[in-house]
Amino acid sequence: MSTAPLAFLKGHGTENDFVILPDPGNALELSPSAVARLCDRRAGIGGDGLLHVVRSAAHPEAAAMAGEAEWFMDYRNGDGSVAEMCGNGVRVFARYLQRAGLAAEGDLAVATRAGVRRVHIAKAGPDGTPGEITVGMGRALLPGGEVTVSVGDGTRPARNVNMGNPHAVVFVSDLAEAGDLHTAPEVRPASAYPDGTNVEFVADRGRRHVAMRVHERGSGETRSCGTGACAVMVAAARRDGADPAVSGRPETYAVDLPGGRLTVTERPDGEIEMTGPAEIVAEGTLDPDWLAIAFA
Ligand SMILES: N[C@@H](CCC[C@H](N)C(=O)O)C(=O)O
Repeated sequence: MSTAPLAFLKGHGTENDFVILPDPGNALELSPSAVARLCDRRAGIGGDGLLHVVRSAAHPEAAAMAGEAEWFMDYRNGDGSVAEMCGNGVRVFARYLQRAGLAAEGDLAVATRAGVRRVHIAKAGPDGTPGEITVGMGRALLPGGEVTVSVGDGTRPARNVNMGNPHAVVFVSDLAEAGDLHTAPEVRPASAYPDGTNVEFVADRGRRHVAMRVHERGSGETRSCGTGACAVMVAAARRDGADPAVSGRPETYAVDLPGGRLTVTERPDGEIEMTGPAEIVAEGTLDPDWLAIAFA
């Protein structure tokens, strides 16, 4: 492992924050412990997760998508585990590519472990405010079967929704019912989620308008989760009797999270689009001595 200075950036989407490591040729050996150290908020840079920016052609998990998407988002959770997809992460990833001159406003494709995602970077405002970013998140899978989530002394029914990654969506009358979320809620049966799950708590705010909190697999409670917002939108729509595949009309929900608002639309063909902000806040280099220990 080289100990030459390594460039990093820091970014966030609705306060779901990420360490960004540009590594076009996939030269870094990113062990789970190295990722966890980088994401550590006291001893590292700090982030809910890490976006490893690699050319698809250079990564064995993405080479087959290289013809469609030049760049692969190799996403890792803050504890170093690998996840299939990160909705806020894709927007921040696209913003990084734009800032680095590797993508322009308009359309681009990003390879992820859940497949290729189509991204649209809207034009900046007249004052230079960066345009919001829309991601085609694919279709939700609703595996069915009874699932429950327990927090504190309460157990509630949940909806199993898969957005490329797993989610358990629980409707509550008050988001405080989720408790402190310092530990992962207990989800049953465990067999419904062989690789663990993200858990969302949802409360109504108005017509086609909900608010949520999330406990993310591999990161703990975060201030936003893009795939979670999409899972929540679909669960809320079905609960509300709204199914674009039946009505032939798209449905749009505003989803408020502690870190901001995401807008989620489901189309009659089942495709889901999520729109929100994405910002790069810092860039720098990692200290070579620290790096030698972190990557040892
Ligand atoms: N914050 C992300 C989701 C990141 C992955 C998740 N923790 C998992 O393990 O599935 C998002 O914005 O979607």
